[in-house]
Amino acid sequence: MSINVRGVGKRFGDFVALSDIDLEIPSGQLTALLGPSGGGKSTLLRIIAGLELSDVGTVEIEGNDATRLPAQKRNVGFVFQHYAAFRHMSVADNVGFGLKIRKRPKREIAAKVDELLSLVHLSQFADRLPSQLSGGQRQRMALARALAIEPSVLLLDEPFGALDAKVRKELRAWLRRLHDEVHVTTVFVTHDQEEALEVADQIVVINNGRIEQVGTPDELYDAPASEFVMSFLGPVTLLDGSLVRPHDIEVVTVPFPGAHAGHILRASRVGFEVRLEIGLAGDASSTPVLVTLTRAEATAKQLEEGQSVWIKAVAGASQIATAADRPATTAVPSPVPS
Ligand SMILES: Nc1ncnc2c1ncn2[C@@H]1O[C@H](COP(=O)(O)OP(=O)(O)OP(=O)(O)O)[C@@H](O)[C@H]1O
Repeated sequence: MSINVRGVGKRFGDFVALSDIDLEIPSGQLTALLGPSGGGKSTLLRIIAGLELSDVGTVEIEGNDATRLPAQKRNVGFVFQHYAAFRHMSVADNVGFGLKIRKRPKREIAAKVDELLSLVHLSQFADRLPSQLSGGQRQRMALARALAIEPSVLLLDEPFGALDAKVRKELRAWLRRLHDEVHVTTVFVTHDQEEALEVADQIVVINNGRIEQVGTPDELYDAPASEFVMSFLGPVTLLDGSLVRPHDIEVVTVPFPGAHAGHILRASRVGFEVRLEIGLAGDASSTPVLVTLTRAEATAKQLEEGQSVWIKAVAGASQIATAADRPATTAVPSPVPS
């Protein structure tokens, strides 16, 4: 294990930001800390980095007790959402800064900076100032700078959070490729479930200062341990007292065994998807069941608003029985990331 967090707790005054955190972060993997705003992700990352001290518990990095070690002695690289570059220094000097203050020979620094700029595809911008880079390029420069000291652990706090959706997507794919090349143990904070599902080897879901679940993207998606995890990782709807994913519900236009009768209240097209809201027969007061299918499926079945349909969760769908005091059929929206 590269990072071992045991029994970590942190309060800010009366507020419990983290409690009872036990976590093992494997070497060489890309681990996402995922959860809603205020859940404690950044606090945990900062405790691993040594930028914050825990009240209780221990942090081990590469087998060494780092609990009381100052940040600069932990051999970690750190990148924040808003990267503070040295504005008067060139991109190359920014990347080499960590090596310069460690008094490494000039030739070694120059070679390392060249190698890193090529790794993050910024070689042609070596002599520019950070203000002459785009937001995405600046974050890549920040990553190169963090990697320059050859950290044993790379910690990223919403590294692409301030960028627009398209650039975020590109950088996400790029981060995955970069990680596959350098294999440095990386922990990154995100509140975006798609980002975590797409990029991470392991996801740690954090909510209200506690770990809800740890697993691979598939494990979390297919076997969520709680209603919270299931609804945080993607849209859900209630059917038969269980949370189900809207794409795991089958819709047909003739009755079939075990299916609920209803009718299509609303059909909306969103990109390649068609989203249906289905009102169940004899249950006019309840919230509609949400169902998503591809446009091709909806067209083939000639599904239209007002039509009678029968619905049932497909075999093998992940489902979580909900608390009995909930109404039988409720559409539960996915939490909106902050
Ligand atoms: N220095 C501090 N003083 C007081 N409260 C703090 C401090 N740092 C964090 N908190 C509180 O601790 C809680 C957890 O904060 P943290 O930044 O770890 O959450 P997060 O999951 O990273 O959320 P976000 O995605 O919004 O950054 C929040 O309620 C925050 O207000």
